[in-house]
Amino acid sequence: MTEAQEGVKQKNPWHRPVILLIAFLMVIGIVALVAIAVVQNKQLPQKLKYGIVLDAGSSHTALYIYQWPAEKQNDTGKVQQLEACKVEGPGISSYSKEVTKAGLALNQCLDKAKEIIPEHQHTETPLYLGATAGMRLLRLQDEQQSQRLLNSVEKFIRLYPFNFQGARIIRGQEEGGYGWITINYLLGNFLKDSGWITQLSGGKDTETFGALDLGGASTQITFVPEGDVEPEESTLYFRLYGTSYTVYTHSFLCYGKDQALKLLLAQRKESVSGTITSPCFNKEYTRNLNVTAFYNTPCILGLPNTTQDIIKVIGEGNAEECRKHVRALFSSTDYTLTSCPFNCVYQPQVQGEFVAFSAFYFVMNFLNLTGKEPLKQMKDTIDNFCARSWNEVKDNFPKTRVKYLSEYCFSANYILILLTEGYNFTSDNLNKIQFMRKIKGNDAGWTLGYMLNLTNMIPAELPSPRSLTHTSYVTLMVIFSLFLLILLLLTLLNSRGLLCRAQKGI
Ligand SMILES: Nc1nc2c(ncn2[C@@H]2O[C@H](COP(=O)(O)OP(=O)(O)OP(=O)(O)O)[C@@H](O)[C@H]2O)c(=O)[nH]1
Ligand SMILES: [Ca+2]
Repeated sequence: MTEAQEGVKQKNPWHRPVILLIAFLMVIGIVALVAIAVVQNKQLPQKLKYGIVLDAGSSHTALYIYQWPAEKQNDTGKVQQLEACKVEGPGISSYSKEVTKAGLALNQCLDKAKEIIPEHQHTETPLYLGATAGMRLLRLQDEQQSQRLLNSVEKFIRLYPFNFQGARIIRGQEEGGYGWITINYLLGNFLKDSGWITQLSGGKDTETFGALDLGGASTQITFVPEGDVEPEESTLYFRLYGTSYTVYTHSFLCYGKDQALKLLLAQRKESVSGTITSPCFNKEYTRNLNVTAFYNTPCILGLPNTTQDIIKVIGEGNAEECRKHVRALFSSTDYTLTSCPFNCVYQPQVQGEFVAFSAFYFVMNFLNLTGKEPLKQMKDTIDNFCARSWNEVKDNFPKTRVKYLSEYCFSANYILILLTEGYNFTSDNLNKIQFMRKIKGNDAGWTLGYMLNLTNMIPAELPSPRSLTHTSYVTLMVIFSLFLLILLLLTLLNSRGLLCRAQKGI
């Protein structure tokens, strides 16, 4: 040791504790960095869970398989659709005269579920069946028969190893509510930013999107209105992830697009020869309707006044006229189940963004009208489509199912009037509607929300975060790195100071 160094040591008795303190803090800093990295990147054991929902709609049944990591079931957006299987044939309500066939039809999709879900998890996988408007209508017509049908379907599903939770007809309000939950869950609208920094500062609420569902036999509108929601039967209260929501919902039975078409055609008085003309089909289009089968719905009171078994519908292809016929369905009608569907039902002013799915999407997508086109452009496109002759349309879209293709003119006009005169969207806020079939790979519909609710997968309160969000992780890393850098600089400055002093021989 030189004399100078010896002198420094004697003249700066504090230098050792300072260096020790700096070294100690550096060790803490490094331990903290390593600990954060380990916590953040630790591999959780990835056990996957499964759930199955059967959507027994009026026009068809679909089976959905959902999957989620077992440890993260309360986080939002963790449940994902793994598979969608369309059941062959019509909806279960069409089997009212041959109830055993309704269950049998499900076997292909249930077999598929058995293949996809690991065998050792079959018995713990919950399976739900929810039936919607088709079964609501059958129950109105014949309650016992609808129960027999459900029992028969249940009996068939019990042959499978899944944890079957029963088949039931869900209420229109549930259908609307669960659809609203599905889309907002998938869009990530429920969870405030769960980063701990944001949470400490109160978190930020995200607005929810309204949900518009157009099925074959009913249509639902569900959204959070600006003011109060009035009638109790149209109000849903949810507490999800620490936020309370008061939601307006209404389901219009008989105003799904298939039943609405029946109402529309029932307005027309057939000629003696048993033909009716309709501006809602393309010119040259003809369809023979079996009177008993077509009008066998409680939505229409009484059969048309005809002696014919078959009524021939002839298309006229006139969108403007078609909208007049559709409008008539929305005002008071004396031959339908609901005498005053839209004008007498309370609905707060639509508010915020909406997602429109099912037939809203199928129809608007076919007409390339899913890009928030202005009302005028929507009308023009629909007018042009309806004005085309059926033969031309058929030639242009040889791959499209004739049933769908022939009804696009009616369906598009129906959607336009339903949105603007039923739900009261205006040319100013029609562009708030996004027509979507899927959100992040998941079908938009009520089934996901139904399963999330029944499996208690959406907590009322915000779960405490187990690991850091990416933002928090990066923030912590930056803070600790700066901390270490400062310590390093201090050490450098300190040792330079010592050196200077040593050189000066202080
Ligand atoms: N264009 C087109 N129409 C479809 C398609 N799939 C279903 N539809 C029709 O769209 C309408 C609504 O279908 P869904 O949403 O499945 O109706 P649903 O669930 O059976 O009926 P609800 O019980 O009233 O909900 C029905 O008239 C169907 O026939 C499709 O892929 N393309
Ligand atoms: Ca449906």
